[in-house]
Amino acid sequence: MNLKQKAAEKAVEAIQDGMKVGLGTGSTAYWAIQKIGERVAQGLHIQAVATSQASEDLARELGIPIIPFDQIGRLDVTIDGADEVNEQLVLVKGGGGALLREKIVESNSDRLIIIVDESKDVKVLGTFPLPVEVVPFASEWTLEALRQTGCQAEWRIQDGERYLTDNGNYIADCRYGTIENPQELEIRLNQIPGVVENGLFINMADQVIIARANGQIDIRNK
Ligand SMILES: O=C[C@H](O)[C@H](O)[C@H](O)COP(=O)(O)O
Repeated sequence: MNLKQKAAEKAVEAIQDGMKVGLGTGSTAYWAIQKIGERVAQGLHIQAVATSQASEDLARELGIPIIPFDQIGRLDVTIDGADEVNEQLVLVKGGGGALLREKIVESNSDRLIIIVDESKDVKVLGTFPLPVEVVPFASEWTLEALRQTGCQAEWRIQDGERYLTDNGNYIADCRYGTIENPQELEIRLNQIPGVVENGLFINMADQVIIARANGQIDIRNK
C-alpha cells in the first residue's frame, strides 16, 4: 500500500453511519474516496458532496450518494489532501486547482482531516508555489498585483492552454520560496481585486495524518 493510500485509509476510519461527508480532490483524496466507496458497498450510509467535478465523478462511479450542495446542510467531516502542511496545521492547497471549492466545502464542515505522505510535511511553507484563483477579467493586472506581494507569479498552463478551474477561472502559481507569515500574506492576497481565493488554509484543519516511509503514521491534532 502506498503512503497516500495509508494516510487516506486511516482517515476514513473516522466516518460513521449517517454522516455528511465532504470529499477532497487530488491523488491522495482519490484513495479516501476509493475506501469510502468500498465501505458504502459494504452497507455504510452516508451523504456526500465533492470539491471537484473529478471527485464527484469518481464518487458516483463508486456508488457514493452525492447530494446537491443546497440540500445537504453542514457537513460532519471532510477528508482532503494538501500540497504542504506545517506544524501549526497551516496548509498550502490547490495543486489540483480545486482550492476554491475546497475552501467553501471545508469552511462548512465540522471537522477537516488532511491526509498526506511525509513529503508534504514542511518546517516552513512556500517551496510549493502557492495557487491563487483569479477571475479572467483584466487578469494581467491581477497577476501584476500578485507579483507585488513578493512572488514570481505565473499562469498555470495545461496542454498548452491557460488552465481553467471548475469555476471557469485561472490559477496563478505564486513562488514565494518561503512564507514566513501566512496570516499576513492571506490578508494581502484577499485584498487584491480579481483574486477569488488563495491556497492558504489557516485554522481550518482539525487533524493532519502523515504517512511515513518507515511505516509510522503521525497524527497531528489542532
Ligand atoms: O486542488 C487540489 C487539492 O488542494 C489537493 O488536495 C492538493 O493539491 C494535494 O493533491 P495530491 O494529493 O494529489 O498531492
